[in-house]
Amino acid sequence: MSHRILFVCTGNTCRSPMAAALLKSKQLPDLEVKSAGVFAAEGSDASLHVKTVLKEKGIETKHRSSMLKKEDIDWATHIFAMTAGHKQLIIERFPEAKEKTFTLKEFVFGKQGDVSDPFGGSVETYRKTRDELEKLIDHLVRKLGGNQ
Ligand SMILES: N[C@@H](Cc1ccc(OP(=O)(O)O)cc1)C(=O)O
Repeated sequence: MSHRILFVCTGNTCRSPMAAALLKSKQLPDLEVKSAGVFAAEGSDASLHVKTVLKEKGIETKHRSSMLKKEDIDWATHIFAMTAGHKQLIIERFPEAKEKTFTLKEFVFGKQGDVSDPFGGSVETYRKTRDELEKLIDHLVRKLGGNQ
């Protein structure tokens, strides 16, 4: 079964692009990945520190931010929000997304928790977010694989 994964954060320049790049880098068959933000500008690049910490892992990022749209919701088989606040907003705006929207942590670990915002932090802050997301994505891949 193929999966279309949508990661959602606030500005779509830090957490969700990083999660999407980490998952894409696995180059899994039958898996498409996108990201969007609940309060995002259109067309911004990923933050400089995101590019730096992904490059440290050999991942080049080409990114243009975008606001979460109805077409993204319809496209996705799974929507992974970075925080419970994002999840709530998504479901408020798009009630039809309820059954397929989770926080990334609740889907992966079965318990609530947020991936906090590195926005404005040092490169070390971004590295911590990358490492946190990398673990989550590794578990996610295992979990989705089991569901295929
Ligand atoms: N969009 C907000 C800032 C913002 C940007 C990125 C951000 O991080 P993330 O992309 O991880 O949600 C959070 C907030 C602004 O223009 O000030």
